[in-house]
Amino acid sequence: MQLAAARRRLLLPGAPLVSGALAGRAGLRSGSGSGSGAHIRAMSAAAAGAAAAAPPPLVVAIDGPAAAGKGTVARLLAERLGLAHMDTGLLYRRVAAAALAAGARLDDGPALAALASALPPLERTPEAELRSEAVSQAASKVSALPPVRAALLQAQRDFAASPPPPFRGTVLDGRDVGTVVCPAATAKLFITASPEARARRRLLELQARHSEPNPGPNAAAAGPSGPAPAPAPAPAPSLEGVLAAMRERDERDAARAVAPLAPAADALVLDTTGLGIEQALAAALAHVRAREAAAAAAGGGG
Ligand SMILES: Nc1ncnc2c1ncn2[C@@H]1O[C@H](COP(=O)(O)OP(=O)(O)OP(=O)(O)O)[C@@H](O)[C@H]1O
Ligand SMILES: Nc1ccn([C@H]2C[C@H](O)[C@@H](COP(=O)(O)O)O2)c(=O)n1
Repeated sequence: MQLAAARRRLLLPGAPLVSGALAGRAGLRSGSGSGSGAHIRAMSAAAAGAAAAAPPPLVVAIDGPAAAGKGTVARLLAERLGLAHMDTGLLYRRVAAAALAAGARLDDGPALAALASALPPLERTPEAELRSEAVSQAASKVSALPPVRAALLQAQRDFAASPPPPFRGTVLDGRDVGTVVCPAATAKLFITASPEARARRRLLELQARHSEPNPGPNAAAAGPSGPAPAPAPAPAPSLEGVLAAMRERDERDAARAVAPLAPAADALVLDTTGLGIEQALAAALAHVRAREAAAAAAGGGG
């Protein structure tokens, strides 16, 4: 898919990781100014008039448990519909990675909220590191702390309310997008699948990563007696291990007191256990298009 190849990631204020099919072409990159305000303040009166007449941005909220396919469907929806995408889980993963790197306690809400408000530039943490099992579990723990959630909330809402140009709307995926972050989203989906199906999908992903060729000794790490030895390979993941880790995370995410994992009352629950990616995407697209049409008919635009 051409747009898939054109996928770009960009950093916006508040350091959310977002991507959009058109981001590269639009030259969108890194947060100058305040994403929620800078470009609006700079508008001419004519542009402000046009903006006032423009329909509100389309917002698609996708929630669900780990490895259900939220990110996959969110990215494809964004490409098909010309929307910007934010993977809100990466926000919590970045806080967790920073906490682990700093040796911080994972239950110290105020200290972790301070970390969340001052995340280092995204480029400094490779995405593979953010997706490690240690970071996944730590993200689930830090995300249960109300101060951490509060520190990350506004950036997500700003992104949904003011999609970066030229996007007409946004797709956000996570655990509480439809219930807390964007309760008035145009379309909501709760994407799920059986724990076994999700574990099998995650295992395939991990096995593919595991079998990637080792980059080999890093020249930069070479000492006087030659290159540093390659690190010992990580143990191969097992289905039982993946399933157990995933259940642990899902249970913690669903049991927490603040913004727990749960479908919004008005979300379409899409069980993808027996669906391939294209089938899941087709069902999601049909729902979003129907909700968008209903919103337009009701005079609410997006
Ligand atoms: N319907 C599907 N059928 C088969 N594989 C799928 C399907 N949807 C997603 N996958 C695969 O499952 C894996 C997990 O998908 P994805 O990363 O989109 O899940 P997620 O819900 O965003 O997970 P997390 O919350 O842990 O980030 C990926 O390797 C993806 O390619
Ligand atoms: N909106 C969100 C998104 C994510 N989290 C937490 C809970 C998850 O276990 C963790 C990692 O998310 P993932 O990358 O797997 O989507 O982050 C949350 O609480 N709220």
